[in-house]
Amino acid sequence: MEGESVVQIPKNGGKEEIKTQEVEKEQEEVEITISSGEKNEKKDNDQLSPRAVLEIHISGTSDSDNSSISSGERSRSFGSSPSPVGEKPAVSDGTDAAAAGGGEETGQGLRFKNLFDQMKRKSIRRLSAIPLLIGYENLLAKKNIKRKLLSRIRSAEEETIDCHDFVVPKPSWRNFSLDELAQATNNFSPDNLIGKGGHAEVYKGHLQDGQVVAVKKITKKEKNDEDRVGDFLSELGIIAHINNTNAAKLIGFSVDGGLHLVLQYLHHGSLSSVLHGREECLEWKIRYKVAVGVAEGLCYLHCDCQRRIIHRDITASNILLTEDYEPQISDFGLAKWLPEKWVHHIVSPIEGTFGYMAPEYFMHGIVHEKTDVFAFGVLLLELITGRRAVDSSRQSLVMSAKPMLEQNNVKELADPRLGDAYDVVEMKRAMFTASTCIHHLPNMRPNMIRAVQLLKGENLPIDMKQKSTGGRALMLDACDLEDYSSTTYLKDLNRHMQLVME
Ligand SMILES: Nc1ncnc2c1ncn2[C@@H]1O[C@H](COP(=O)(O)OP(=O)(O)OP(=O)(O)O)[C@@H](O)[C@H]1O
Repeated sequence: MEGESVVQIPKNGGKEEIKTQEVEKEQEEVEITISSGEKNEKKDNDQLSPRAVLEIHISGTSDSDNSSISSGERSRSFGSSPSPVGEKPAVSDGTDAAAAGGGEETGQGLRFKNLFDQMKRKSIRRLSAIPLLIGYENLLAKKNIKRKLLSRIRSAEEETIDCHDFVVPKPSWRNFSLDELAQATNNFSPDNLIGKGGHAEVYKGHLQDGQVVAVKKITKKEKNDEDRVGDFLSELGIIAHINNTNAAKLIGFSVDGGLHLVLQYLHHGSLSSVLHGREECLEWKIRYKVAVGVAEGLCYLHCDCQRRIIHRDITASNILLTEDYEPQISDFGLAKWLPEKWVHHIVSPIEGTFGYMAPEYFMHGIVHEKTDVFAFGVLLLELITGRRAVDSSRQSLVMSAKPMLEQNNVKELADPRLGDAYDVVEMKRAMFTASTCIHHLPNMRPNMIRAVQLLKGENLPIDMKQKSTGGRALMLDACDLEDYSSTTYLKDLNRHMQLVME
């Protein structure tokens, strides 16, 4: 992680209730996954682990599949105010639309459901051919699933899923041997090391077929084997599940002599290194493209993905850039499924990157899609100002940018290295979007669908239109009346900062 402090703040000295429940459910989830070839999978899949979803995703769909959130359903959600934390989300969060989509069983929906039902049997069998856990037999034995899993691995040999005249190709990702990865990375040579995070080393590699890849070798030492495998499977499950231009692309994995993810290599590396680590100034056109791409990627994760995902660690280091500066959201090590029926998780320990964490998260461990929205707001501020989320004097960008956002002071806020070389309208839109995303109250933040609109200047609210003609302050005044005032928030932020920096 470049220039950022990753914190892990244990709360109440250990794991909290929901986390504990998840751990207790693990055995049950694995059992459900393995046995689902014979019977329909668990009805309420809201609590499925990423491991289980990795499998079911490949099987096509599920009873409460929400992949049918269409743009039509989306448009219903615009403009309505999001619900407070802890309540069932309003339509604006896309959740109701998801539920509605999942419930429809007419016409084409029913045809696809039948088709997928047929596919499930074969694909789940095929899926269990993934020898993901072979290197971890002892661990599996503990869970009493080894025998079932291995027998499924042996019995599965189909290359494609044949559903009458409809053939689904096997997943594009594959299992690599350690030899293949060692060859590709010149024996994990330091010369091939392209990045190092808190949990992994990333090496550039060339596969035999000429493909250039990034091999992420999990190095996290502080956890026990079981936790490390669990975390690895979670990350693998999520990356295998996603499929979007603006999110990381999985090429394969390896559990041979360590845990490895093989990902598409991204030429420019992280946004952090491009924005903060280079002499030359990143031009505004690219910054704006990155902002829109990340917003669309998050929109996909929160709303359009078969199962909704919260990333939990959106930072400039975790946004990677392709050769033509198309951003990809990467590092799903902390990501969580956002179940349809839950609005938020309460997690412990609180993990994330300081400077990007929303107040309700660092104060109470509350995680929901608006925590990502907050982090996206901070990322926007980084693109606007060219400053880091936390500077060398430990000043948070949110705190330093707020007065300028409130005064709509474009000249003061914009990166001085840009000079006048930016589109004022785009800059103002980015400022407005950032100011709403970093609101201290989660229900005052837009969802990502709305954030994309704000950035692109679609369906702008009246106060934003006033802004672009030099009107009054950007920030929403409504919160002055709220119990949790802006001042309290800044105090909390300060307290949090002291805690972390001590
Ligand atoms: N696909 C890729 N292509 C090019 N560079 C990459 C790729 N994946 C990762 N990197 C580089 O490696 C760095 C670390 O990767 P990553 O963030 O996935 O590791 P991590 O240990 O999980 O990080 P964290 O400390 O956030 O948990 C990135 O910031 C980036 O510079």
